[in-house]
Amino acid sequence: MKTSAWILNLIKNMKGAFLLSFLLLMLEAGTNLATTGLQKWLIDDVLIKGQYDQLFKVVSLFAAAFISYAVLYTLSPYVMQRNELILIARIQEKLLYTLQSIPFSEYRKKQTTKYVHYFNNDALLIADVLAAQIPKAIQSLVTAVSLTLIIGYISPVLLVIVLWLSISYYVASKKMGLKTKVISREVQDRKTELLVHIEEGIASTREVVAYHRRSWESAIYNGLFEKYFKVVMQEGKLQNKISFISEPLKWGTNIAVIGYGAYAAMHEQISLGVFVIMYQFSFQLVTNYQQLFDIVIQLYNRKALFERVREVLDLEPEAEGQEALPVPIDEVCFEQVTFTYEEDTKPVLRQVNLRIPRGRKVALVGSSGSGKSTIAQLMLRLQVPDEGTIRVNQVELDSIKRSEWLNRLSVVPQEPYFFPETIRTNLILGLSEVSDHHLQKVLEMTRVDDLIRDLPNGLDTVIGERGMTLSGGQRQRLAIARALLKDPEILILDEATSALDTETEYFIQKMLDLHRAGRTTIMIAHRLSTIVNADIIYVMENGRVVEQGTHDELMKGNTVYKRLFTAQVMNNQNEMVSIP
Ligand SMILES: Nc1ncnc2c1ncn2[C@@H]1O[C@H](COP(=O)(O)OP(=O)(O)OP(=O)(O)O)[C@@H](O)[C@H]1O
Repeated sequence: MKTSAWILNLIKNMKGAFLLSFLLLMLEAGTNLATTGLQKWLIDDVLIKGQYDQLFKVVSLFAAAFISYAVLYTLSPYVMQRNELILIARIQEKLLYTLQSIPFSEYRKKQTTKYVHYFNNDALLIADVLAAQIPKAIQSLVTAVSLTLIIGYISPVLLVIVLWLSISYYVASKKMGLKTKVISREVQDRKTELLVHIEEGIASTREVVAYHRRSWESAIYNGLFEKYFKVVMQEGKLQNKISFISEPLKWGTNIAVIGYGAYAAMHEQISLGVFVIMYQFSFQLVTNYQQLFDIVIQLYNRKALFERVREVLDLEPEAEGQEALPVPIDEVCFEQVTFTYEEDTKPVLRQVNLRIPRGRKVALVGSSGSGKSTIAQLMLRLQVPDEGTIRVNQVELDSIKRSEWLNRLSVVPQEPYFFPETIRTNLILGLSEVSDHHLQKVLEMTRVDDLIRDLPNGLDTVIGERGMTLSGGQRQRLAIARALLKDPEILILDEATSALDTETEYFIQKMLDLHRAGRTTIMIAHRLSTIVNADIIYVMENGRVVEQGTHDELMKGNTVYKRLFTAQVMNNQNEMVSIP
């Protein structure tokens, strides 16, 4: 989509509000010109020709023009600001929507802070261009054209001076604008880089202090600041150059107008009143050109921001799928699924076949990095297979309506995210209907009831950013409770109980087993004691499923599973022995 079409789409339903702001600006400019024009009448007719009876009329018109100007001068910024705020909301909403619908792999290409900067910097500046700068540029342009015509009517010589000025400004703004655009993008990119580093520096404070890496961190910061400093200074130099061109143009024109006007007045070619308004009109014209020039340079500057934001907004959203999800989900199958995170790297999953029947407990086990969590990501549709298919009741997962699928699935990830809100908000997470009975049952199953009993405000206790005021085990209990509240048909637990003490883990596992009738449970686990009762255990190595079966079946013969299980049992026994 072209930028102009994109802008028109953005200001959809706002054309009336935009027209109103243009109209107010035009009227504002008109009343301003009128206050100058009236001076000729006052000087030539009332003062010089002595038509004193007209004084009251002139003064009344002056008053009307000044009052109108004052009203319009306060009204137009109000309308423009309103438009600007609506546009900010629209751009930010579009950004948020796009970021939440593009493939996860795209999202991961940039750090989160970069996107945050697009929200609180770029969106604001783009809205300012559209709602304020462009209307003001049009106001300046229309005023400049009107003044050129008035001045041309007063004196052809002045018209030549004025045209010379317009052409010079046009050439200068085009030449300088292109240079500004390049350097401005560089400044914005370096600024974002610096902000990203600052945010990450703050987030990593614990590691930086613990590993005594403050000077290392400072060196990186200084390096980035130096780069930013250099481009800002280059931008400053360019701005000086621009002023070096535009200022002499402005004052040169003023001097030419005064010189010529005074000469013409002295030789009675023009009246005193005409000389006074001619000088003021010329001054206003130069000021308007200057404003227009500044805005054009500014627009070139901000063009870089449009490009940056549109690079995100133009990203292809992930296919949503249209097919309704059958009830109930009888089976999920992975058929020859191969998946690679990044191009030109080796596959993380290779020709994986899985069968996950309804109501069964299915376990994925294997060494670290063998691809277990990636399977959860594919189930969540955060990633799509490069080859092979995932089918739900024989229907391709991709063609199923995403919202329907995600409503029937819950995942407890290894590192669950918590909002800095109350425990209740974090548990319910926007679910529309959660009965007190269901909530209470889930709290008991996950032992969150024990946790909130000790908190001063119970469920309404606010937890810190990312749940930092809770222990790892407490966070895991909350995450399991959150997943169960949705009452999903498929529950995926990715190392979801790894931080719990043995007794709590045993209790929660027992509860999950007791209440899993009709629910498919997929468990990714290192602690094999938690999955011995699984209906199917898939053993993974290097992205492949190398074994499958029940615990008893897999314990027969020389299997990878048996090796893993025996090693864990031995390890546990050694630990028990070494405890005095
Ligand atoms: N976002 C990502 N981008 C690139 N590579 C990734 C990404 N996430 C995981 N990987 C790689 O994919 C491989 C499989 O990772 P995955 O998290 O699926 O393993 P896992 O079996 O769940 O490991 P663990 O038991 O340690 O959690 C690893 O080699 C990992 O480095």
